Amino acid sequence: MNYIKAFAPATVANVACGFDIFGFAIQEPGDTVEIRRRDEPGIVIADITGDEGRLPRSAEKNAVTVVMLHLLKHLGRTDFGCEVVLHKNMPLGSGMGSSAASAVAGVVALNELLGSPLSRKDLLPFAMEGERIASGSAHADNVGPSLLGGFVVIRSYTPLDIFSVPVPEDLYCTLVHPDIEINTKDARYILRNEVSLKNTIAQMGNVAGLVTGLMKSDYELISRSMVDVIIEPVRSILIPSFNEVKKAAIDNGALGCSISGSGPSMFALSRGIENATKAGEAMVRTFAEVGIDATMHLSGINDGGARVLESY
Ligand SMILES: Nc1ncnc2c1ncn2[C@@H]1O[C@H](COP(=O)(O)OP(=O)(O)O)[C@@H](O)[C@H]1O
Ligand SMILES: N[C@@H](CCOP(=O)(O)O)C(=O)O
Repeated sequence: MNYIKAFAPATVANVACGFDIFGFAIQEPGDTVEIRRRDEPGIVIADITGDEGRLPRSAEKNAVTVVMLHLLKHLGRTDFGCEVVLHKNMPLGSGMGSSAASAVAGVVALNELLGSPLSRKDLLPFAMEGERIASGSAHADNVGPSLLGGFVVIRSYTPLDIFSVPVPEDLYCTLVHPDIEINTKDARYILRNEVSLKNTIAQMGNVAGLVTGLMKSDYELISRSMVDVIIEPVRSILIPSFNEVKKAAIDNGALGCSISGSGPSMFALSRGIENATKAGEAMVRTFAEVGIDATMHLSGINDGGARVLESY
């Protein structure tokens, strides 16, 4: 094989109460990567589309290629060379797992080109290296679901222990991206390192409630559990009209609404596509009231994750 084209979806990380431990994949948008074998060793970025020239062109600095360099080193394939074209289909610093989608598409494409020496799950630590470059922290709650699909839990980082939780079929996500930018690195920097016992207890209850609600298709329990008493109160200050947008989603039928990843995108979960649409339209209208354009993405939970689109 000489050529692979792969797609990796956007993701919603944290899912209200699960900072760094919960994430799920949506259907669209996502990043697409094309890689082509070349005779000389080394990885070269030949082109990037959709980034308005903002992303690094150096292979050591871009999440899409950093993960490939780590994988090649692990496999001892310093002889290998390829050319990479990245198609960015989502904004940077969006809270939609933009850097993660590039990293996952990159590592999946390269693994395929090399004849699939590693399983999907074994690619995770390499994809996490893309997040280290992008945000200074190798968190797995975007790359995990983008790679594996579905709703993912990271039970532990050391050792890495990740698994999927089944979700109700009629669960829909509305992801609304206001036209502003927040860097994950900055949004992590403002968090406190200490959490009170009271908030820890409340958060643990909601984490257990959300997983149980998803597994039992108990929409009421999902709704009651979409509460974040630790991260959201700090980060929501960075999103104009956060409280109003959240209220608009819930008043219009959403089960719950919170920050997607580190923001500025906000997501809502709803039972059924009609509620999800109504909630999303209300969120977009509420951002518009303060002069902010917002884009809505409506999707079921993507249970397949990244996929190879073409190979020859
Ligand atoms: N392929 C890539 N796609 C997106 N961002 C990248 C990529 N490679 C490096 N970065 C860097 O990562 C940062 C954006 O990542 P992050 O803030 O986590 O955004 P998001 O929340 O959308 O994932 C930017 O500084 C950007 O330059
Ligand atoms: N758990 C991370 C998730 C960041 O997601 P992103 O989509 O904003 O990159 C965090 O909350 O910092």
